[in-house]
This record gives sequence, C-alpha cells and structure tokens, in this order.
Amino acid sequence: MHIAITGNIGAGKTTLAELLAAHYGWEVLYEAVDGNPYLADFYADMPRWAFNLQIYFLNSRFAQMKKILVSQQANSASPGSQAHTMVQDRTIYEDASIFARNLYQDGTMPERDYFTYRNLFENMMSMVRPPDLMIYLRADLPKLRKQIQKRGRSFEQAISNEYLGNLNQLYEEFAGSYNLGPLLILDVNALDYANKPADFAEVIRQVDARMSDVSR
Ligand SMILES: Nc1ncnc2c1ncn2[C@@H]1O[C@H](COP(=O)(O)OP(=O)(O)OP(=O)(O)O)[C@@H](O)[C@H]1O
Repeated sequence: MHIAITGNIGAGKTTLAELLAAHYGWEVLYEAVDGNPYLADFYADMPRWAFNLQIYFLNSRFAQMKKILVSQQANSASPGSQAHTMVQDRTIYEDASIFARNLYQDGTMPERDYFTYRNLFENMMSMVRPPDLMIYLRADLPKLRKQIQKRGRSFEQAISNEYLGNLNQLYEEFAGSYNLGPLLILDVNALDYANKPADFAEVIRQVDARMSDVSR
C-alpha cells in the first residue's frame, strides 16, 4: 500500500511518517532536504532558483513514485506474501498544485517556465497512481512558525508569513477538491502526537478506521 502525508512547511509530516512507520512496520520515503543542491539558494533568491528547485523536487518525487509502483507490482505478483507499505513524506501533487503554482501566481516564476514545468508534470502523471490513503495535516500559521523555529534550519527562518499563508490557502483548496482517493484530515493545531501518547493513539484510531475502509 501507499500512504502519503501532505501538509505545509513545518506541519509535522516527517515526524508523523516516522511514528506511523514504527507503529505499523512501514517504510518511510523521505523528502530530499539534506543534499538538496537548490533549497538554501532558493530561499535566498527565489526568482533565480524557483524553476531549478521545482524540477529537482519533481524528479525526486517521480523517482519515489516509480519505487512505489515497482513495490506494488511485486506485491501483486506474489499475493500470499506480506504486503509492503510505504509512507511518503509529501507528494508530487503538492509540488505542482501548491508550490509551483504559488510561485507562478505570485510572479516569482515566469509563465514560460511554469508552462514547461506543467507540461512535464502532466506527462509524468500518466505514469503515476494516487496513494491508497492521503493524510492532510492542517495547521495554522502560528503552529507552522513555531515548528519551523524549533527545527532551526537557518535558511527557513526568513520564510515570510505571506509565503506561508499563500501556501496554506492553496493547501486548503487542494484538500477541499482532492478526489483521487480517500483523504484523512488531521487538525494538528490541537494535536501533539510527537509528545503525547494519547494524541498519537487518537491518530492511530483515525488511521485504522480509514485503512479498514481502504482495504475493504
Ligand atoms: N516543491 C517545492 N517547492 C519549494 N519548496 C519545497 C518544495 N517541496 C519542499 N519544499 C521545501 O523543502 C523543505 C522540506 O523540508 P521537510 O522535508 O523538513 O518538510 P517540511 O515541509 O518542513 O515538513 P514537516 O515539518 O511537515 O516534516 C521545506 O523548506 C519545504 O518548503
């Protein structure tokens, strides 16, 4: 199975992916931050590096989708064996519908670059299957800010409220119109699953409920 976690910068996707993986015995597919050759430059000069960064993320996310597809094919080739589940920390859909779109809409990415990007994305989409379950972590700006600060990556500290707020708006639109499969929305403003076992138990309860729908 393929489980995906979606949500804004600092929403807590990586932490949740790791907790779920430990609980269910899943494999985590991480977002490439360490070793990302563009991310720090992008935050320092967005117009210069927007297209480069989007192509980098699109390619790395597509590579993950290929890995998931190969695993799903192996699972269906040996139906008796234990199914391998992967949990993905952010999806290819967010790159296009949220990050790249935002950069185009706010004038950071020129139209021709955005159109080239979209054409590449649409081509890739013909090879991509949506996740069996999408988990959206909804968080308001103060919560995101707090977590970005706590994580302390120097290049993320200058992210503006406007950038974060625009992304949040697009995330809400994305979640509101998502129709590619089951979607579980977790309001993480009120949840501290990293530190409170009762909150994590509540997340598990909700994931279990959705997973039983999915596997039915
Ligand atoms: N398509 C994209 N365009 C621009 N920036 C991106 C894109 N995808 C990811 N990023 C940035 O890369 C970094 C990813 O960091 P990380 O994997 O820790 O995720 P995060 O979004 O901060 O998640 P979380 O705190 O929820 O785990 C963030 O600064 C994020 O905004």
